[in-house]
Amino acid sequence: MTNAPLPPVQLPIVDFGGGLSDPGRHGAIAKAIDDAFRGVGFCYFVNTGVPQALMDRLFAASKRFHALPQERKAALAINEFHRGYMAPNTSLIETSSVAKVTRPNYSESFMHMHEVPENDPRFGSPLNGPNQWPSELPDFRVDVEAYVGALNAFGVALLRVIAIALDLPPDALEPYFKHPTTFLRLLHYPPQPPTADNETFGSAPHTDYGFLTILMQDMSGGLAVRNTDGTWLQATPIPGSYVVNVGDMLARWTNGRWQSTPHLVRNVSGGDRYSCPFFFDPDMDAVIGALPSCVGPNNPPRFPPVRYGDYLMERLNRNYDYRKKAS
Ligand SMILES: O=C(O)CCC(=O)C(=O)O
Ligand SMILES: [Fe+2]
Repeated sequence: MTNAPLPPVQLPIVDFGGGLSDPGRHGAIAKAIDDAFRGVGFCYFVNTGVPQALMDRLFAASKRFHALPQERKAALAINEFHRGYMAPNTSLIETSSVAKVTRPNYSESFMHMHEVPENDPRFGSPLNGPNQWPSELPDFRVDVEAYVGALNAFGVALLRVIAIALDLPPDALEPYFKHPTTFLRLLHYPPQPPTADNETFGSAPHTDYGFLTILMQDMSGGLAVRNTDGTWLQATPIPGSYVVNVGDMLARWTNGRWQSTPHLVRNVSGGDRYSCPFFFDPDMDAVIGALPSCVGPNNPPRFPPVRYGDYLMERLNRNYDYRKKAS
């Protein structure tokens, strides 16, 4: 007989009670996060303090963007800096350790990354450049940048709680996030046609690359997460919430204490689905080796240290058509 905990019947909910301004509550939030990430690797964040108005404005901006004529979106085609528009049928997840993926994803998206202005010493190095903007939607940039500003601040504040959850000094992770690598992806999933083999996905089974994914989804449903017993658990939408998960880099950093869990999307709602994942990752130059609190005499480091930027480029070069042509 084993005493493995039963698989959860829904993703755990971590309640921030309005935000992270009171350090007296960080310990309890950290404990809830540690429990979730040791288990299924996913949870909801509720009452984060991120203003609902910014979340609503971002969804509206995404809908305005995706409603543009196809040629206007194509004019902003994703560039070498990984910023811009990705048309349907352009990302096949070849590095998926989860499934043999046979068809491109049934989705289109706009990618925003941390802005690197021309006078910044990082400008021009891999993934460090300007964003692309649709000139006919002036407020789009305003709404995206307001949202990214709020999520960056939330991500940085969260670092203290994540450090506490991992039994580290609260400021242990901040040095790795002096210039966080961030991706905001505005995804549109058209209603997908039924297929006989069930092998069409809005997003095929995969794990995320980085540190944390903080995802806002609409009410369509369709995101499913691999549960601890191997079945697929629906991440049923909760209004105003985030779905948050551990990426491969964080799983590796914790030496496997936390799980980078496979997940997928099938938009079978009959209508359009919109989601906005924000990927909050370390500096490109950060060297990620097993955290001291996650190794011990009976638990040696399982992975050699890696520079985050090198690791990321390898993943991107393999998974995106436009980079395969370039590289
Ligand atoms: O759209 C979603 O709900 C999930 C998207 C996702 O998993 C990703 O972009 O990595
Ligand atoms: Fe994902």
